[in-house]
Amino acid sequence: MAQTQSTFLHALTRLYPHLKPIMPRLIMGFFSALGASIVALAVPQVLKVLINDSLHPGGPSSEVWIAVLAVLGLGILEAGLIALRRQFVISPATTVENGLRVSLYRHLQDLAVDFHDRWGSGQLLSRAMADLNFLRRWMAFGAIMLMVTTLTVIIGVALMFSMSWQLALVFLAAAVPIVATGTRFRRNFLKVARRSQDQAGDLATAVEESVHGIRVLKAFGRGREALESFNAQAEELRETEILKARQLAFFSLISTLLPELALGVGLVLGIALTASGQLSIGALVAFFATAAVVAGPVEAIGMLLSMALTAKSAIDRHFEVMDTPVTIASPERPERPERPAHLRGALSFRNVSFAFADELDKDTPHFLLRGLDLDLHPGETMALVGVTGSGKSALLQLVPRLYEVTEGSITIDGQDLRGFGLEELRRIVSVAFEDTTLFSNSVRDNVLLGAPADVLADEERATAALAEALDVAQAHFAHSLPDGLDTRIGEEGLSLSGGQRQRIALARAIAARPKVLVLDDPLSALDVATEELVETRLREVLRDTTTLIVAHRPSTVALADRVALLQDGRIADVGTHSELLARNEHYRYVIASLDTGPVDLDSELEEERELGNELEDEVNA
Ligand SMILES: Nc1ncnc2c1ncn2[C@@H]1O[C@H](COP(=O)(O)OP(=O)(O)OP(=O)(O)O)[C@@H](O)[C@H]1O
Repeated sequence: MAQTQSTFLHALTRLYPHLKPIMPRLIMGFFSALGASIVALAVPQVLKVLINDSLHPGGPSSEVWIAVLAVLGLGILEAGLIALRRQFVISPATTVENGLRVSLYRHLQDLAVDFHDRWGSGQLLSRAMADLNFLRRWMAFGAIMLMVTTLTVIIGVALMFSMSWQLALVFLAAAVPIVATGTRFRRNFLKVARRSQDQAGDLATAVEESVHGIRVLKAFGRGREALESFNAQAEELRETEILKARQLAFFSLISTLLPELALGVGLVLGIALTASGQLSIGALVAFFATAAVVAGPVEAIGMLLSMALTAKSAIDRHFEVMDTPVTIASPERPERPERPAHLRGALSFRNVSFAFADELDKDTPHFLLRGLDLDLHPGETMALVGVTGSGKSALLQLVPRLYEVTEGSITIDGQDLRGFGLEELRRIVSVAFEDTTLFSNSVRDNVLLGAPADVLADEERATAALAEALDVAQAHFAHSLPDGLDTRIGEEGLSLSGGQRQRIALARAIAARPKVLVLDDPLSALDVATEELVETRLREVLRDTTTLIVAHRPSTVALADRVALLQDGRIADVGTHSELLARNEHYRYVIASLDTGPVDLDSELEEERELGNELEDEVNA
């Protein structure tokens, strides 16, 4: 995961396009907050006039009442301005938060699968939720208050100088160590804030993984170990949070203590100045009342600075994802097939090589596929077999461009996949994986997820397509679910069995009415008889669909028109099941292994070869 280091200004510049539409309201919010602070600073000035001009024996009592009313009026005005600030900024801040969240989600959808292979889901979750939530609070409160606070301090200090430069110098002297500590605090806190956000992301990933894998953890009795590892991670985060709190506490101590000390020293000096007649009592009272108003913002500056630094780190984390380039995208001018409905579905792989992105970063990358050639005729069903880890799933995912070929090309009816618009391509090619993902939605919505827009627009056609897809996938059970096809399934819904989930996922692929169907062993949880039923119905309904299916069972292989054998990154042989059985030794071993479950094929192959040699020797002898 790349870490972005930027200056605060740079981070704000990145955020600016999102802030631009709400800038007028933010500015109004800023002026409301500034107005409230100025009003607070005006109260001591009223007190000064009151004490100097009216509060003496025989002084005019009417002026006292005017001053009291003025202080009351200023108090009400301050409260009103504070409420106005909230009114101005809360709604636009939530608009920005929402906009950032939606753009992040959109970008995550566009990013290639290899990005998601590398990033923990918790990291993305914490960026989308906690970071943006914090940013909203910072925009609505922290950012404005930091500016207002700074201005209040500047105006307050200027007023203090106008009243007594000697006393003001005492306060200015106290500011020097505050600024020095603040600079160090800024540097250190930024690092710890970033660490804490990253650790929170890792912790979210750990929660997500253990929730998903709860059955495995329970079944293997690894709950305690999982808890210990989680505890260690949580403890790390706790320690970082404590470090953050300590750094903030130290800076807050300095920024609270020094103004108080300055107040003490200033009081002694002020009394001396008043006694010597260099300062009026009214000015002395007004000076300290102003100092008290200024002390508030100075004390809050630690908290506001820590908010700003955390927000900067959140902006960096947001743009780390947003700056990740979309490597698999539609071409600028997609070559639309003249009549997409009339595509024949001839799928060809030409000299295809493929290595995963992390391999390509290495000096000597390992290529999973190396110069692979394969041709599927329109409407044909081809099974793909090969030993575990030979790259069958990777090969399949190249067809809808979930991964991109490193070299060579894949074509449909002679047209390179990269020439199609991505949406168009994924309408033409439909997929179903062994490891099914269902969304927290009704059966209907899950199945019709990829259905063509014209079908979805017509209620009757959509219902017919849904019924047909469920029928082909032998998913009739869906009709008897508690709410029929409206039953919510997926993570938050009704739990389905592995075979039921697979059939819904297969129905989803069928309802998309693809020209090319790639199936990564999606029938593995089905019994052989049901698998045969599905295959037969698939052939009837998707007569013109070219199907490439990864097979892990001899029964799946037997149902295909032809079989392709993947070996050492190439297609080593193509033919019917019986042809390959008859002529290809490696194929026989792969098929044997499919029957008996996972075995060490290489050593078996070697043993078989030795056995063959021995037999041959015996015959020759
Ligand atoms: N995202 C990834 N990054 C790097 N390597 C990967 C990634 N995904 C898979 N691999 C590796 O690529 C190899 C091929 O994986 P693939 O899933 O394509 O094999 P397969 O032939 O489908 O295996 P199986 O029959 O067990 O499903 C494996 O060694 C796997 O560890």
